[in-house]
Amino acid sequence: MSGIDTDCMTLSRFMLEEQGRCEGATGEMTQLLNAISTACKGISSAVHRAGISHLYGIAGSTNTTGDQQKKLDVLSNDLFVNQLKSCFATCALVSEENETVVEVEATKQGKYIVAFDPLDGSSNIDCLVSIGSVFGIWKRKSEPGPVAKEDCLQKGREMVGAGYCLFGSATFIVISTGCGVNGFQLDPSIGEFILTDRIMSVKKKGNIISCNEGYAKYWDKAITEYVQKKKFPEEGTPYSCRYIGSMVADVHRTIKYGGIFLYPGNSKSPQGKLRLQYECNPMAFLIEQAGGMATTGTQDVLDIVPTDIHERCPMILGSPDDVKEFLEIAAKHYK
Ligand SMILES: O=C(COP(=O)(O)O)[C@@H](O)[C@H](O)[C@H](O)COP(=O)(O)O
Ligand SMILES: [Mg+2]
Ligand SMILES: [Mg+2]
Ligand SMILES: [Mg+2]
Repeated sequence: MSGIDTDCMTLSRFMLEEQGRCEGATGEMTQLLNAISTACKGISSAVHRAGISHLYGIAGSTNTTGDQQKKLDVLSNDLFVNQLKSCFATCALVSEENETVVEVEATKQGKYIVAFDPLDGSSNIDCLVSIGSVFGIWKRKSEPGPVAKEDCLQKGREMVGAGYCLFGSATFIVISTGCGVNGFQLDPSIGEFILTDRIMSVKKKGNIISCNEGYAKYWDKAITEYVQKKKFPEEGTPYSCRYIGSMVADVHRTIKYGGIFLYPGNSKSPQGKLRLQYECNPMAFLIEQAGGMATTGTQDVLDIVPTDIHERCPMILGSPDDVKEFLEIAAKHYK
């Protein structure tokens, strides 16, 4: 009657229930996701009052992948790092905004490694278009003590969880710990993420293609042929084109509506632009959990063996039938 759900499934409650179902669970994953949820609430608040709080514009520094850092990139990174370092569940953090691995002090270490892009879609900040945060979670392989380089260079297949938070017309967090994908909308009136999308799944085939056609001049034959086929099909209706330019928002639309998102390599950037450990792997994990596929054109994104924490990789993901159709064309061109 009051419009208030007196028995709502918050993210914390959902995690505690999952923890209860999982034999041998220590609660560390719950602590970790609570820390991320707090960071995302802080970012959401900052994003929504950025103009008033003078948070638009550049911070005056450049990160290790060459991006000029915006004030919100720096603030979001501080929120992620500070929350995750103090949740007693992590031992090492990999961030787009930190050149080297951030090690957690010994007395506060837990077993997880988190790689994250604290703010994705930075170029869209100042014009109020949707942006996001994205993260992947691995378990350390080395014994307690200093974290080994290999701990932070595990394949996507070895992830134990991933998620993203979209700061769009509402704030929405999507999480998987390997048993499906669930979505939670932030209710600003109580400051809690509430389960709204239980077991999200991507359509078998969609009718939307999402890529930056401004790079068409530099595309290879496979991408050129595939995009042409979607725009000028021999039969049926052409696909709609949608490209926000914030990977988190483009992937979220792909999960919700189906279709295909492409950020391929091109002759100017052979590995594309997206970063493997904190952009591609988390999204590949989530899309597979939702019944979709994520490929570089020659292999599953999750099977890449990383050699550098900031390396880039081409990524084509989405509805399984759309990605398979792309792979048929790719097989003709990529030997
Ligand atoms: O890599 C991204 C940006 O990440 P960033 O803001 O640096 O975390 C993506 O969100 C891309 O910006 C986005 O896909 C658009 O890229 P372009 O089409 O402009 O190259
Ligand atoms: Mg950046
Ligand atoms: Mg990004
Ligand atoms: Mg970023």
